[in-house]
Amino acid sequence: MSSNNTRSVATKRIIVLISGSGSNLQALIDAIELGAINGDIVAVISNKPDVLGLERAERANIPTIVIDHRQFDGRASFEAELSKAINELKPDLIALAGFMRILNSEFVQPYEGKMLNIHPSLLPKYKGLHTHRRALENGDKEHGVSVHFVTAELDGGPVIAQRIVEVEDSDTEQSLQQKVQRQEHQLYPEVVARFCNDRLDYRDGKAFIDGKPIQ
Ligand SMILES: Nc1nc2c(c(=O)[nH]1)N[C@@H](CN(C=O)c1ccc(C(=O)N[C@@H](CCC(=O)O)C(=O)O)cc1)CN2
Ligand SMILES: NCC(=O)N[C@@H]1O[C@H](COP(=O)([O-])[O-])[C@@H](O)[C@H]1O
Repeated sequence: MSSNNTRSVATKRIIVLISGSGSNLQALIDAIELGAINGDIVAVISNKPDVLGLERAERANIPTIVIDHRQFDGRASFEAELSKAINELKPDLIALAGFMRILNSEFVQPYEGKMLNIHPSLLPKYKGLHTHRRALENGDKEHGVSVHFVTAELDGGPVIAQRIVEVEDSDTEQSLQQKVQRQEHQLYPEVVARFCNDRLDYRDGKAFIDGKPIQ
């Protein structure tokens, strides 16, 4: 215990999984650079080659790994390779950031409580894909983003935090995505920072902040 009784928390090892642009990865890189997250991104893993997210990682001198799901004869063999790469790196946290593959329960189970996802909707609304289009088609006046623990149920894990954006009549899928992503780039670093300071817990399928259940 240090002299002033403040508990020092070891720097967390973070792996970020991506599939594309990596703007949420960039937000995490920037937050770490600013000292806002007690963590190091030890690797970025992409299931697609030649995506901008890999360039972002290389620019930040973060090791990159491509495990192309199209090179495997099924989800299970892809995930076996993915878990081998993850386990060799011994992460404290696995952050899905625009990672676009549905993961089997056998893959997810060992990582429950240390795997987060950012999803572009106000869960439990609009699990899955094309969330902005669905919100517009339904005439929603509010939309937003959720960060949740990952479980076997697609986008069904306990929600940790959300941000709301107002939907305007003039909004298109693109303008709505831009509004939501502006919130994503603030919210994900905030949640990852809480995880890395041991403020976030996951017990019996529920999420806790500072020991209190997140409703
Ligand atoms: N078991 C879980 N796997 C994943 C979760 C989760 O919560 N539990 N979150 C998703 C992320 N996600 C939305 O936030 C998401 C990603 C991908 C898909 C999807 O339908 N993927 C298709 C392929 C789509 C494509 O390649 O463009 C598929 O895997 O067949 C839905 C939701 C990550 N995984
Ligand atoms: N269902 C998963 C999903 O749709 N995730 C969304 O993909 C985008 C990835 O952007 P990025 O690669 O620039 O971070 C983000 O908006 C994220 O919420």
